[in-house]
Amino acid sequence: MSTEWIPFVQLSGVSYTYEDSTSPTLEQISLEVQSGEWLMIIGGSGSGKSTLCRVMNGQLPRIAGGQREGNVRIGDIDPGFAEPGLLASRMGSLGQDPDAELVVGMVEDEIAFGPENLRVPAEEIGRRIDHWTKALNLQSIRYESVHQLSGGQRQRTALAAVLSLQPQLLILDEPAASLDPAGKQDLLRIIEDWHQSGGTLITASARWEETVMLCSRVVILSEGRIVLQGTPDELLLHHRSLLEQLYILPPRTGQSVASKAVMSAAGYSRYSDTDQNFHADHTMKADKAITRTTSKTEQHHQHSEKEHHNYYSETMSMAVPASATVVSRQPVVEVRDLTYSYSGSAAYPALDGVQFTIHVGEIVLLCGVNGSGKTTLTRLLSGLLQPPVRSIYRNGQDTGRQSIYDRAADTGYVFQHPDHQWVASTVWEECVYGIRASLNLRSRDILPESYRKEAEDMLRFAGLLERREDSPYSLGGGQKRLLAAVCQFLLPRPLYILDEPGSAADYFTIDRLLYLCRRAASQGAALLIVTHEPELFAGSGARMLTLEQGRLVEEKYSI
Ligand SMILES: Nc1ncnc2c1ncn2[C@@H]1O[C@H](COP(=O)(O)OP(=O)(O)OP(=O)(O)O)[C@@H](O)[C@H]1O
Ligand SMILES: Nc1ncnc2c1ncn2[C@@H]1O[C@H](COP(=O)(O)OP(=O)(O)OP(=O)(O)O)[C@@H](O)[C@H]1O
Repeated sequence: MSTEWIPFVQLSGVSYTYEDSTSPTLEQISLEVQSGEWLMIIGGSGSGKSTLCRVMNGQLPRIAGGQREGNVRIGDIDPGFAEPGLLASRMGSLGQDPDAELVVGMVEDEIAFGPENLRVPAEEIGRRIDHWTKALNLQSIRYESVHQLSGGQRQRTALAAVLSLQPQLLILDEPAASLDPAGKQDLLRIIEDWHQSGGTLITASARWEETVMLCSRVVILSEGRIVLQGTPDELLLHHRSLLEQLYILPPRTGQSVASKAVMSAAGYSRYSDTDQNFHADHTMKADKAITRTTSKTEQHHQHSEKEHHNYYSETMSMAVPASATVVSRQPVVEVRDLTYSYSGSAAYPALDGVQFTIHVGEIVLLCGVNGSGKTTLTRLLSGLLQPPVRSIYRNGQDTGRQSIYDRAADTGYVFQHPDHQWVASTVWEECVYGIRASLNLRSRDILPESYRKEAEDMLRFAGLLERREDSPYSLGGGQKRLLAAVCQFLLPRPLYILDEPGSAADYFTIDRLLYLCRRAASQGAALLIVTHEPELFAGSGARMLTLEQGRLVEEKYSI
């Protein structure tokens, strides 16, 4: 007896082109997801994961316009054109930036918002609020305004709001991006339970993480096309090298891509030749094994590998010593008994008696669970928040007594969500904005040649030179993180602060971020990097500090 296989999600020959683009971001995507399946979409930064999620959840073309071709069905509807109420009863979807999902006041209002719009009875809404605040550890902040939450708290609230709709299908784009390790485990358990109870799940991720082994099937995306699909075991066993080549898995050599660049730039051509042979050899093998790919995609891979290789050989100026940084005992920033409370909120202060020093050439990783005070500390250090007097000293000056202009003047700050930091309309203008400001140039003044070349080198290094005329908002998440970092590192500063720079990024992005950080440290800068994944910075010689409920716990070892 044969059972007919009826997919719940069905895409056939789907291509999508953004309104301002000349070429498609997604090309000929054909995909089926059965009811109760868990499909994971994995692809490097900018490969099109978010775009695919947004085509499936109907935001594209409904909200952002653009041109979609091919057929998309979720059950019996086309999400791109269905009535919103009908869509909400079928699926819930969460993007990478929780701020874009949150609409109302308190946490519990946020959870009630969707069901209220679907006219769910009040008693049932109350039950769902109780259930999801408990499941997602939101009870203590249930009555707080969503605008006063930390990044991870906002992400959990956004997820609770989606789950309270009791959707049949859940589409989650990097759902754990801002969560601390315990929060990640909790989230994993929740979505696994939800899936086990019959829900259809689609998740997207830039890296091959532990969650992958839990899903039923994986689709690998590269340059807007599906290049591989299979079970997690099959892909790991037969296609490991391709996954490395696409920056989804870390390179097995133990040597970072950027340090290969350094060796290549320093004349160790054998290294990059080996690397190229490896890729060429690999591409040949992968060609035979790939279940679905196209010659066009293959050419893209070979082409971009070659571009990277050429860049390494050309840009000597990017070279830094391959070994760690030289740390001096000269302090760049001193924090003395810093206590800080947001006005009118919280039972305990966001920061409580924090004390530490960062020295010249030092990289410090700042870790801690969601809501422990990391972002608050970075805002105070960067001058965005007014520090209390006698708590933060730069060059012996009490920054609590300085104007915002003076205290923020010589810090490079990379925001947790780069979209909050853009000031220009193109990638190029964003990149040179700080240089122009430091030279007192207006936007129509010509940039001196040396500065122009350095900015171009940096954009090329980040793989963004071809995007110079595009809006920063139109970049993929990892590309945005790199641009935000590049903009800051172009200006020599004594102190750089990066808030979760590697979250939801592929190994290409992480590698370049790491390289830029180490280069800055080797030139004498001090760096503070907020992260939930200190392991990504292994080998950087960084010191680790951990915050617990606003109190600092110093780890004595370096990684
Ligand atoms: N609004 C837009 N207009 C034009 N191009 C866009 C827009 N949004 C995204 N793109 C481009 O589409 C490509 C795919 O982006 P997308 O955000 O889907 O990638 P991604 O795989 O989710 O990346 P990441 O994991 O880094 O977020 C990128 O090159 C990006 O620059
Ligand atoms: N604007 C604000 N107004 C009031 N309280 C705030 C505000 N921003 C943050 N808080 C509170 O301060 C505490 C520390 O938040 P912070 O954002 O510094 O944490 P975090 O360690 O960066 O968290 P995450 O890892 O989730 O980003 C949290 O309890 C949070 O609710």
